[in-house]
Amino acid sequence: MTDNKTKGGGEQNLTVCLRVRPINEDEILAGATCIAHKVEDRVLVLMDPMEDPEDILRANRSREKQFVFDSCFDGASTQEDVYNSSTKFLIDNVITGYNATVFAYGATGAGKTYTMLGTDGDPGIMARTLNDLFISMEKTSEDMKYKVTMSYLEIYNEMIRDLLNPSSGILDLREDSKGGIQVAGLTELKARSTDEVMHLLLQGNTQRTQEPTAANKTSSRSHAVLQVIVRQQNRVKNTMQEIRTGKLFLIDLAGSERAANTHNRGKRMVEGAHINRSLLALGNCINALTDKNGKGYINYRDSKLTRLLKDALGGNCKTVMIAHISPASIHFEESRNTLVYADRAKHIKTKVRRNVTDVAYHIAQYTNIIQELREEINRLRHKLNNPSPSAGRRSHIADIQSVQSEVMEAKRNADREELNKVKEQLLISFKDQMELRKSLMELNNATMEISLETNRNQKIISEWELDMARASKVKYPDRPLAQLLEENKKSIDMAGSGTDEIEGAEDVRQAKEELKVLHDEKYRTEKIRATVKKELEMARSKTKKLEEMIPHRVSSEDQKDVLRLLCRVHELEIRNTEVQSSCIIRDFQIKKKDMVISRFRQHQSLCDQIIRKQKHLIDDNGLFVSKELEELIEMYKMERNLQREDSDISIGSDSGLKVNGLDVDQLSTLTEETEPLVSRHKKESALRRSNSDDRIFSHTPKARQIENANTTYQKNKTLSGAWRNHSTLSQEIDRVTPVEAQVERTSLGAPSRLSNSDRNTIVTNTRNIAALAAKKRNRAQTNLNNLEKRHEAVGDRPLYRPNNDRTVSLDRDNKDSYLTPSRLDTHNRTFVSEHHQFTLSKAPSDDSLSTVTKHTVISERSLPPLRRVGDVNGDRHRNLRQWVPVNEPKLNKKKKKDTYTNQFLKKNQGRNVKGRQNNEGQKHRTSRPDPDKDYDSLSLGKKRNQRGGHQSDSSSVGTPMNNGKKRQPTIPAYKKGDITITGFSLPRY
Ligand SMILES: Nc1ncnc2c1ncn2[C@@H]1O[C@H](COP(=O)(O)OP(=O)(O)OP(=O)(O)O)[C@@H](O)[C@H]1O
Repeated sequence: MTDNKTKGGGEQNLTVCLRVRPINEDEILAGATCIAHKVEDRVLVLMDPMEDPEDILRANRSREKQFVFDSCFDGASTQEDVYNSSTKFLIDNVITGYNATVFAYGATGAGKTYTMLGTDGDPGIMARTLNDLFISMEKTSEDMKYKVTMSYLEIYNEMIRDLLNPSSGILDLREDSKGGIQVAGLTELKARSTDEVMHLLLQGNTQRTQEPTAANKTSSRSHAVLQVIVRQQNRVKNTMQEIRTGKLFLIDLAGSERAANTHNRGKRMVEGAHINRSLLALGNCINALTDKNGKGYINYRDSKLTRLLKDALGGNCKTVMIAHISPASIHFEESRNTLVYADRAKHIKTKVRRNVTDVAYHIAQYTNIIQELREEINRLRHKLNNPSPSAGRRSHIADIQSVQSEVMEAKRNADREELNKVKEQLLISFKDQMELRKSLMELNNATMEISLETNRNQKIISEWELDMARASKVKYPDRPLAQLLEENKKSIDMAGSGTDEIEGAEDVRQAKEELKVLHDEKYRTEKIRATVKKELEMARSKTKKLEEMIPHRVSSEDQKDVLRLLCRVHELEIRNTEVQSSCIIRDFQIKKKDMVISRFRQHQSLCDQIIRKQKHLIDDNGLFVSKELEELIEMYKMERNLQREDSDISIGSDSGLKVNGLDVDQLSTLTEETEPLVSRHKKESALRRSNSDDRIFSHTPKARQIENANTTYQKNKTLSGAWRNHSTLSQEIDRVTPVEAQVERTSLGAPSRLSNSDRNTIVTNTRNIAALAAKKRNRAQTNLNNLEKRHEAVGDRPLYRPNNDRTVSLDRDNKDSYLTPSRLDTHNRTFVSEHHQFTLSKAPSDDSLSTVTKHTVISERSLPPLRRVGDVNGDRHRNLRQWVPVNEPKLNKKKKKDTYTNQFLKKNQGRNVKGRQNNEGQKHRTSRPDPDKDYDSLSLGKKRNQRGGHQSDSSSVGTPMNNGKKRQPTIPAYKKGDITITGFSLPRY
């Protein structure tokens, strides 16, 4: 090294210096650490940031390395330090006729330009060199005459531009007869002073292509070459006068760059490709020059940069390479590459000699030039006379192909980048949309739940009001029911909380409170829903825009296809979600219809009673009945029978939902109060009896006559409007079978929501429900017997009582023999074996709708949706589908009162569908009560927390009171972004 600096000519090694710039703020923010450490003046240690000192396995493969260079500068080194150690020594050499080159090498942002150009306050090598050059010339100006010219060019995208005269366009490189490289047409300006040179330098720099990139805000997009030619001549003239010509090249190379780091696109990316290509050529030259096997061929022609540097690398030139690296760990790979090349470059040898010309040389030069020109003329003449189009075309095509392949490569890279970006954006947008859709679905579901809950509460209120009005009717028989209803309402409103003593008023008050909360909740849900909808719209339009952008931003067809597929997948996902959503809506509609149907049944049961009572009046008093009315009554009876037959057929069909071998419909019948069971072989006779003995009305001779005439009466015979309508409705109801429901779901692509565990739960809960229902039957039976006895004692007419005789003997008359689980099992088994065997008891079947009801209400569709229930079997979040039969017999404590109203209500047990009727079912939703222990509270519906709900399962969580404590109805609770719904969960498809 020292040799290089002092030695004049001869074989010399490349002087290689290293500069490590200080770590910058951006790198620190990116979490980088300092991995390049200057150990001594000439030694640098580069540590591997990925290295784990504990990792023994990698110990031998450590990438930590020491590098030794001619000089090493770190962040603490000044511009002056660098200049003094790397370049200053060249000035005297240049003045005395040696060629010298200083070039800055390294990755983008490593500090090359800083070193070469510097800043206004802290100039770099170029300014300092020129300054010192003039100072040195000044010192010897008495003896020597100097002529300094300078040129400044840049190689941008493999094109040479004159920075001192940009209008000259793109310049060409030429090789002279001695192999020297010349830039044809390059402006060489004379400089007389440092100021003049500095002025020209600044002028040239303003023309240089410099653009910000992600890696460097002032990234040089070209290689800049400042050429200073110093001609020295003795002032003393003689015939063999020597002219020493020293050429100094100061080169600021563009930095190698990784597309991933610079995020370059389009033009910047093409620039980057050219830069990398020329640096690769430089690296290859360095490799070849240092190859110990020495094949001898150095390919400088690969790029303009290497052609320009030909002399500097392998010829007559004193060369200094200043390698630059960043100390940041995030640039480890780039720094390592730079150091490896710089390390190799140390071994490059140049043969340095002084450029001295004398007059004789000049004459010889002229002769050579003339000879060269002649040769050139001859060659051109030959070419003109023997044109070789194919050869020309070949080279042309080769050029085009190389350019095309280059462009294609750059395009491919750009395309890939674009594709990844668009893909990423699309995926984010899809994800957003899906999440919003899910939220919307959940909100829709919540709205439905609220709506059902509202309906349930309204029903509780209206039924209670009706009960009160009926009770008042006993007191004030003269007043119309509507008037009593109004009066009651007013008095209750006025009495306010004082009405709590009135039986059931507490329930109603709770229902009213729930209604208020539900109303607020509905409002809140609607508001959130609107916001989510808006956000979804925005996400949708964003995705659409992205999809529209694909053809503009991505050019390759294959890549477009990938994105199209991505969009398609997303579309399908959306469709899937929509199907799920429509399933939920359908469930909701079914539930709503169930409610309508239950109201209709209630209405019908009232009509049945009115008709029956009127008929009793007619029969008891021997009143005259018109023929027309007789016929109507007969038609009514037949219609009822037909309904019963229809129901029997439905029961016999194989369409029911099977749960552990049991039909859900069968199970539901266990909860029916008045439906008798008979053996199968007795079915027909039972039906026949139902037409004769177990009828609502006893037959008049006229009626019998009509009946006989109509023995072959067909089901589909046209009936009067009202009956027909009802019949149609019943058939409609019958049509809603679980299997159909399943099929419909499956056809929509959504599998059944009942898992095996859910089914098991249903069966278990059903048994419990059945047990309670059986107990209630016992209780009701006992109450009825007591009532009858009391009525008989006061001389009243015996109450109507359903005949509960069954062929399967259940000891229901014994008050204390409540159904135990083991008994229930027996009961169920018997029931299963004989579930088709119904008999219509002698007593009028006031439950005559039940056969229809059973099938519809306990159908799969009317099962409440899966919902999150409390800590069931220790699994808090297990979704259980639990259901409660709708037609649980109504057993209310208030009906124990021995009044006409109570009799009336008792007769209607099992017909009215009231929220309160499902106390037992509610209880069973969250726990399994001990039937014996909980009997009273359950059957009497006393406890508020047992206030049953409609088949809407929301009631299971909406119980407002618990153990006397007031509790808000549980309403789906959610928050934006992370919507969590309590009280229910979405079915999983
Ligand atoms: N030794 C140093 N001390 C202080 N700042 C430095 C030093 N070296 C470089 N910098 C700063 O680092 C940034 C990048 O430096 P510079 O532009 O010289 O890099 P470069 O390698 O020439 O990049 P490229 O040629 O790819 O554009 C600049 O803001 C510069 O001021």
